[in-house]
Amino acid sequence: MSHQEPPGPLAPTLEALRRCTVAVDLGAARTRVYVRGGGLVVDEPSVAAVDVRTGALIAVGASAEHMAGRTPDHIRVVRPVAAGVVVDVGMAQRMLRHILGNKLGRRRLRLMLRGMRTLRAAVCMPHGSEPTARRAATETLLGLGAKQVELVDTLLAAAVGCGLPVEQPEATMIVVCGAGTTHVAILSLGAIVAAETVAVGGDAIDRAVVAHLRNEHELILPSHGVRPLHRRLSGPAGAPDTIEVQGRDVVSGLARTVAVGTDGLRQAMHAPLTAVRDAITGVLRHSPPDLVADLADRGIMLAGGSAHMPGLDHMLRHAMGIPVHTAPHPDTVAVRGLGALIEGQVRAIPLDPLAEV
Ligand SMILES: Nc1ncnc2c1ncn2[C@@H]1O[C@H](COP(=O)(O)OP(=O)(O)OP(=O)(O)O)[C@@H](O)[C@H]1O
Repeated sequence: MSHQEPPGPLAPTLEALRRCTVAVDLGAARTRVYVRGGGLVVDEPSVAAVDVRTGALIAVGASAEHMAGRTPDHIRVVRPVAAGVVVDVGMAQRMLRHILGNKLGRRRLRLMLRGMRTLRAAVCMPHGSEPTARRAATETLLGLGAKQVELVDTLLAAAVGCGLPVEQPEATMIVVCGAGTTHVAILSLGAIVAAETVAVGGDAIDRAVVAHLRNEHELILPSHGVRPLHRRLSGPAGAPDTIEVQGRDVVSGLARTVAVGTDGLRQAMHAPLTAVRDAITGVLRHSPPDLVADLADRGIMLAGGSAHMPGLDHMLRHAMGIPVHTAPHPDTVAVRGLGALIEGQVRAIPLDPLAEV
């Protein structure tokens, strides 16, 4: 394996990023890979299915995710990334290698990995991540053959991916709501001025929905049953007051269909989000007044997969009293921002000292 100095702060130079060939976002829910000149080539669930008797990999990505909850005893479905941190380096490498192989074809993957020995990889890291987490991400890519790994703060990458003018001397605020965590930041002049992270994301919201159905309707929802509910709740205004939900009766275990109130469901989904609202308030409180004033007009940019959640933008707008915009394709902004950085599409931040006159 190649060696690299222990990871430093999450702020490599633009020059170092322009030397990277791939940009990787290893999320708890999904793995995304952008290849320079090739765009976003991978957007797959961060999931692997393993035969525990032999250790063999059975499936990765979407097909492994589809097996969750449906496997015999000897197949285990695992997630090597939790809250944006690689918790099983070996498994993350195997998963990534197979997902890339499936997408690019074995020959192109071999050529790319050979190229990586002389080139570099850029990887998103959650804001405030520990050195051990940075090391795990670095080792994952070094183990795949990269010569050098550049770590970039997810918040900065996501802000670039949203097209925010991060290099300007004015505030931009971004909320990245992922699967396990939500990161909130105010940026100005290419740097993070204030930021907070809360351990609440789409998974906590899904758990709140499952708990609501169990407690209020004695219904057990299968794991793949939450997403269709999100979709049905995101219908146009004037949607019905109740929706029919199919699940299993808590007592009898038999299939049952229940009419569930949409207001109750929305309330259950919003309860975990009070932590997100508090994090936004905290970041605003710790930022200079001039920057906070900039945000009154510009508002907040909402990104991350959970930005798709129906009503989230409305709830935040209502709670904060400032505009809230959802980024186009909010789930892929971080990797596309990292892609823009490795493609050299981001201008240098003009902070060089002025010549004396
Ligand atoms: N259409 C949708 N409606 C509601 N929630 C959604 C939708 N699409 C994705 N999500 C939620 O978004 C979350 C995944 O977001 P994202 O892809 O940003 O996560 P990640 O980057 O892998 O996670 P993390 O940042 O926590 O490591 C999941 O919890 C998922 O349920």
